[in-house]
Amino acid sequence: MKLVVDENMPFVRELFADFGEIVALNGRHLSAAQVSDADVLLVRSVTQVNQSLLANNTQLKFVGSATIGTDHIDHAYLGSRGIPFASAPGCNATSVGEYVFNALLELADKYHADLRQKTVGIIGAGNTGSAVAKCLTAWGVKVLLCDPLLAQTEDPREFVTLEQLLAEADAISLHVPISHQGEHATYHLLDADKLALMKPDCWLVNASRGDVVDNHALLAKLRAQPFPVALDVWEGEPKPLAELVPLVDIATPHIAGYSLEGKALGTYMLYQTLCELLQVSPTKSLTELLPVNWYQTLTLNQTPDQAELLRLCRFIYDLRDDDRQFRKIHQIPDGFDNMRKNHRHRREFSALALVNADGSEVDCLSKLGFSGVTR
Ligand SMILES: NC(=O)C1=CN([C@@H]2O[C@H](COP(=O)(O)OP(=O)(O)OC[C@H]3O[C@@H](n4cnc5c(N)ncnc54)[C@H](O)[C@@H]3O)[C@@H](O)[C@H]2O)C=CC1
Ligand SMILES: O=C(O)C(=O)[C@H](O)COP(=O)(O)O
Repeated sequence: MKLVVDENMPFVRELFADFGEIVALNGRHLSAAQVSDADVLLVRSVTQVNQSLLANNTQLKFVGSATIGTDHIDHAYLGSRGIPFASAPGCNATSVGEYVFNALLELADKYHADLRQKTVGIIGAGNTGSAVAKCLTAWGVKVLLCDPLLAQTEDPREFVTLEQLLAEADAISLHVPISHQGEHATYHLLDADKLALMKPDCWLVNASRGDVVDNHALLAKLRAQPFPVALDVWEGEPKPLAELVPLVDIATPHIAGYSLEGKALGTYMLYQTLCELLQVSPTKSLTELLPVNWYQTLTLNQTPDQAELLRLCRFIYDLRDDDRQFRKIHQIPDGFDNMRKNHRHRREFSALALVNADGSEVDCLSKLGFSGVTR
């Protein structure tokens, strides 16, 4: 069997080598010729999987995307060809949740604000939105959720309308898939009119898809009156609107989901699906592949203050490093993709086992997901 895989997929050889020959290629530039004799195609979000990519292939048995979003997949085309498809729902949700929490802590630090005095509005309350809410709630921040689709279900959480969220939130984080049609389409969900409804100085974080926010409208608003913004995703990736970058406080190249755990789980979920499809029992485990946790002895107050929490978060992942690097490379040809490809995989909070020197457990840190170890 021949497996054509995105080269930016950790542990793919360890997990899939037993199935056959693995050919790892640049996913952004994958051509029809390169996949023409593939039996299995494993992609990430940068590969458009559609008729023009697959028309020459008559033997494809499975397409997998090691991502949460599937907007790069032509589902109707795969369906019409009867090619099984799987993605990896939720695989990097914790990573996105922790990225956004870190970003909000950085904004709070920069603007001398207390995050716990803010109301954070989360638009889209699925896996990634819930992961953000989990971190914020653990830290005692008030959260508003807007998700008109979940609001129509048995979901017991309380939901607000988009208009209410825009009117009340001091910070907004976006966690919707990109969609272009229907009552709840998210393309330019925040357009000039919606951006105008935000409270003055409301913070904005986007780690969903770039075109959920009209980037030209955002640029115009920032030029008229700067306000705190963190963007991980951009319209027109891999070429973000160059003028927008200097006006935002935190700028990164679509790496919110790039924890080692999140990326590895994406690959692993596809491994499980292929095993099921081929009716073989999985023989590999993810925990075997991941490196050991870090141990850190700390002396912490029972309730760390914001500065102490930020220090801890920066210890595991210092968002400012990615921000600094991004500003240097975003206008260089292939800079965006090369930074992603060479991204040093960060670990999630759970990889940091905290041994509190006074022997006590710090409740909010356990709730944030840090491994609490007491003596
Ligand atoms: N920056 C990054 O690295 C990453 C970005 N993403 C993006 O984040 C998106 C969301 O991921 P998940 O939370 O895991 O997906 P999910 O499917 O678990 O949740 C999305 C939620 O958005 C809601 N929604 C849809 N339209 C809406 C609207 N108009 N207003 C409010 N809510 C709406 C849905 O009802 C659903 O509950 C993905 O589709 C992907 O595009 C995901 C992972 C990493
Ligand atoms: O999972 C998703 O959805 C994402 O946005 C991915 O984390 C993005 O990473 P790549 O698939 O582009 O490597």
